Amino acid sequence: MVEMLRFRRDPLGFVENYSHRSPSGVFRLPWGAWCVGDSDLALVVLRDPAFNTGTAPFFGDLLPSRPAQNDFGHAVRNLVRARLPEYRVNMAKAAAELPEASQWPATGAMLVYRCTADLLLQPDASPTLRRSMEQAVRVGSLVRAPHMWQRALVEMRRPKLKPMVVELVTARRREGIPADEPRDLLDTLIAVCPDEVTSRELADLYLLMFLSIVGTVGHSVAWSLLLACLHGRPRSSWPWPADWIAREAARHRPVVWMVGRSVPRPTEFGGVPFQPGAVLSVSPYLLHHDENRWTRPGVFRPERWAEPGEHGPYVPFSSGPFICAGAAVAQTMISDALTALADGAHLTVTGGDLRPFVTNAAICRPFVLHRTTKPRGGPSRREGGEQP
Ligand code: HEM
Repeated sequence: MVEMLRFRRDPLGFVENYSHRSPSGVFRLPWGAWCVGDSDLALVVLRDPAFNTGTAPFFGDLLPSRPAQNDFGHAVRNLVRARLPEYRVNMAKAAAELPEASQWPATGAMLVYRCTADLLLQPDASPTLRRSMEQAVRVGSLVRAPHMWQRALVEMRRPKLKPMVVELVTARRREGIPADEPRDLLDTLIAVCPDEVTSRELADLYLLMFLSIVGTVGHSVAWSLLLACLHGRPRSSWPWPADWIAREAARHRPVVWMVGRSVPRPTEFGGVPFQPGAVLSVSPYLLHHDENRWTRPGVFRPERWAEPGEHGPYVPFSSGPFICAGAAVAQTMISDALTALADGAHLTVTGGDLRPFVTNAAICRPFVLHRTTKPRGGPSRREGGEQP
């Protein structure tokens, strides 16, 4: 109980502290799960076939086989990649329309949603479902809220998306989908999922992707923005390319903070005996802050991405056979959002705090982004001009 309270107060400091105190590199978390703190052992868990046979835990039992999971991942990745130019145009417009002060991280998910809404569901497919998806983003239902009262509030206001998606899947499966080009993510999933996947399972898969594309990318944009604004030179443009900022933010504050693998057979790992079914968790945060593998890992330093030999274990998208299928497109989406937000504008934040809220994801605490547009070639509206 006391340990849980300590964990809640400072989750990342807590696991770091436990990891430092554990001589074997494997330690127990307050809720009973095991965490692999040692970087080499953690990479074995993610990459070794012994822990990565069968199907990927990401999908639960929604898809029947590993080949079906692979096909699914590639199809979603290809669709999102093909529509990146449209995302980029939408993002430039959405960033330009932001009010001078916007609330984050909520705005991050909403921006990404607005820029991918047509990709997720073509405009005239189901206005009700589209409105409900937007509402789901607005009430913050894509990531579990940190406090019980917030979760209760979200639960009350959250639209029930699944029955609407099931209905649409059933209708599209009955009517057939265009053979040549998918209209949206739903067509892509219907085309790639084997017939044995039920409409309810397909709806769950669709919502899983909705969460990855909008929630995880949106919260990663929020961290990148906060970190860059807090560490950039005051009253000046960011001194780093957007791509370095996105990479360094995902290192410093990875949104997916734990990834788990089941132990397949009785085994000893890091000197600790495990029974089949026990879960070994790997924390990208711990690997990204390993002082033996990174120079000053506690410092947000985007320039490290241009320095040779400055790359320790980097796993914001996991690693090994079950690595995120959308890693490269997600990285591009985050960088593009940062580029659009910084274009022709002066950005500052107030209320920023680097301690995350940790639930099923590690998200940043609320902050306000002040975005002041700079007249091209002239001083900014609010600050009287950018400093070199
Ligand atoms: C910043 C955004 C994202 C992060 C941090 C992220 C992270 C992850 C992680 C950590 C896993 C693997 C979990 C494991 O090893 O068990 C995963 C799996 C996956 N992600 Fe992402 N993801 C992101 C965005 C996306 C996007 C945009 C897509 C789709 C275009 C996507 C598609 C997938 C798929 C299909 C898998 C399952 C891979 C497989 O097992 O075959 N993700 N993601």
